[in-house]
Amino acid sequence: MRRFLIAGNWKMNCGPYDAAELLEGLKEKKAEVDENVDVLVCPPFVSIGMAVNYLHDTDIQVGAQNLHFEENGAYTGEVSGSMIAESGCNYVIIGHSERRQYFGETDTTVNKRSHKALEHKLAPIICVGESLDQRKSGEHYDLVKNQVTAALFDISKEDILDVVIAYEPIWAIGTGETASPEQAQEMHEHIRKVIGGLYSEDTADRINILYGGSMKPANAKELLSQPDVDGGLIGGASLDAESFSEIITIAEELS
Ligand SMILES: O=C(CO)COP(=O)(O)O
Repeated sequence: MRRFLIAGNWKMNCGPYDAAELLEGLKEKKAEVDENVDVLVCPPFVSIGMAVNYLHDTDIQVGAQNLHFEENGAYTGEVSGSMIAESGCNYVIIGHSERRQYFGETDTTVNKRSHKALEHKLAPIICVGESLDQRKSGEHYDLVKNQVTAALFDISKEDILDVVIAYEPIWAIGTGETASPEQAQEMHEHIRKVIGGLYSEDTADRINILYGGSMKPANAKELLSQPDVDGGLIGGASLDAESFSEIITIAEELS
């Protein structure tokens, strides 16, 4: 019932020139994607236009990495949901741990941004995950439950179907460390149960839960083979057309 979603989070990499090169490579390798797999790249704002233009004749979609929760106005430096939607995006990453860590993102602002994304028909990819200390002290399940619950506050039973959750253990982001397939599966199952409790089991079964944290061609098959892992939110490996395409191919083969 669920389709794999393979999403590249470029983070603060690739202005328009570098984006063009990366997209060219990606287009050469993967302009067409199996119908059971969705593929998405999330460039920085300044490269979104370039990506939308380059990819309009491919199966690859484009998303943003953040949005502001106000509609418009005097918010210097911010970008609104309507601007992102108008630029041709259909997804937006919300609450990435780097935003929580460096830019004061809280569970409350994650919730506000998610509402705004849904209002503009942008599917929010809501990121949750624990630090190494939180895992070591055994609080990771409660922490992630609280993050998911707060992020989804007041989101209707219709809108929830457009939400994507990304489980990104902070200790595995950009470190080369990966959660084992078992660790990923346990947490994804936990997240699905939390959503089941908030909505219904049927709804939880329909929500995509992505894994993020050093996913690469070498570990993608094992991770994506877990029953509750519905795709990946990929950082480093999405900056290399070859690696990103390989992960897409792995998802195609598994679907
Ligand atoms: O943060 C991530 C994706 O959002 C993961 O990044 P890496 O794949 O570089 O570990």
